Amino acid sequence: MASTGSLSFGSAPLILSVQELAKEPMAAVPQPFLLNDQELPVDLPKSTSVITIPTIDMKHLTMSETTDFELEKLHSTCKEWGLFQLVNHGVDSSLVDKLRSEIEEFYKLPLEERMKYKMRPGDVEGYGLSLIISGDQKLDWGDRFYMITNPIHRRKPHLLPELPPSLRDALERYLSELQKLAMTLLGFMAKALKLDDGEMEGLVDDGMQAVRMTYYPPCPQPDLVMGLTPHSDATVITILLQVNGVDGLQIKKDGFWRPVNFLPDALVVNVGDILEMVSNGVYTSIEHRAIVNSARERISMAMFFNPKFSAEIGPAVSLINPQNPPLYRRVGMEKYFKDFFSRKLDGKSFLEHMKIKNGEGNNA
Ligand SMILES: O=C(O)CCC(=O)C(=O)O
Ligand SMILES: [Fe+2]
Repeated sequence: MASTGSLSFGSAPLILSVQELAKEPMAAVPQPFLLNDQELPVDLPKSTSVITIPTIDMKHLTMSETTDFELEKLHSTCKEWGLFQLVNHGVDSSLVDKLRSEIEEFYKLPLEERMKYKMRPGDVEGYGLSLIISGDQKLDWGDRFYMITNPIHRRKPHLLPELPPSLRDALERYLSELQKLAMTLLGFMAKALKLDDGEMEGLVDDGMQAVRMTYYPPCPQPDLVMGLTPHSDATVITILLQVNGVDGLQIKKDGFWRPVNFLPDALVVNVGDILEMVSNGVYTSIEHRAIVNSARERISMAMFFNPKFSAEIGPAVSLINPQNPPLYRRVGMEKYFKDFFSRKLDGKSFLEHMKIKNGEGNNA
């Protein structure tokens, strides 16, 4: 195993890890990462104006005196933004600190150690840089580590169970805390959307849960690359932890890319495509991307909450009536998930593909 991030493979270098690549002296970013002009992460003048991302306070949601006000705020935020900073979320701060340092330690392990978890051919889970699905897709400037964590029987034996024990323990505890938090939040969203009792729970209870850690090394030419290609998440909700306090997440709001400056102890929650579909378009999934910088590495950890693999996803039955016909097709979760991963990340194009077109039957 080479100690650097690249191995020669015929005449083309096979890049194993951007983290390792970025350690090598480099005057210019290698070609596979260089974006075309129209994809460059340049900020249009208007996009640099600071905007305040809405904050939702979990304490206010749960206290009887403030619950109505905060629920209305949650509802309007999910409609207009599809993303918010969640404060007073109740996740034990010593656990979060422990997890942060365990993740940072993971990225200090030698490449050989990290490569034990490498993405295997044909698999979307595991560690490595972004897969090229189509020839024209550029490589993102970051290493990802994606794995399904629930249901337990879908866990790959060489991934979570084989993590360094202290990281695995912290992650397991965090996963179960976040599962509870996500279910509570989704309960409030279901109430705000006026879904029938139990409808949301039936969809997401013991659902598919997955995690993606991403390591974005510093980049000598950050304006020529993308850390993570623009996309919306194929989830019900995603809860994002910014592991080492370095910003880089941006959202597309009203047509412009805007930075998300994380509040120190907040978790960022975003509405995913499945929730947009379940809410029949009342809530919007937010298009987002990650940019990189030349000074510091950035680490993030996204947790994805989804329906069970056996569920059928589509607009909530209790929302649909002749005045409010379904806007999205229904599809089995397993198929939806497979189809999502067989396409390249491309903004909200996958959700577009799920929309019922004019003249199409509801069950098309
Ligand atoms: O790194 C980030 O801030 C964003 C991560 C993300 O969007 C994802 O993993 O889906
Ligand atoms: Fe995302």
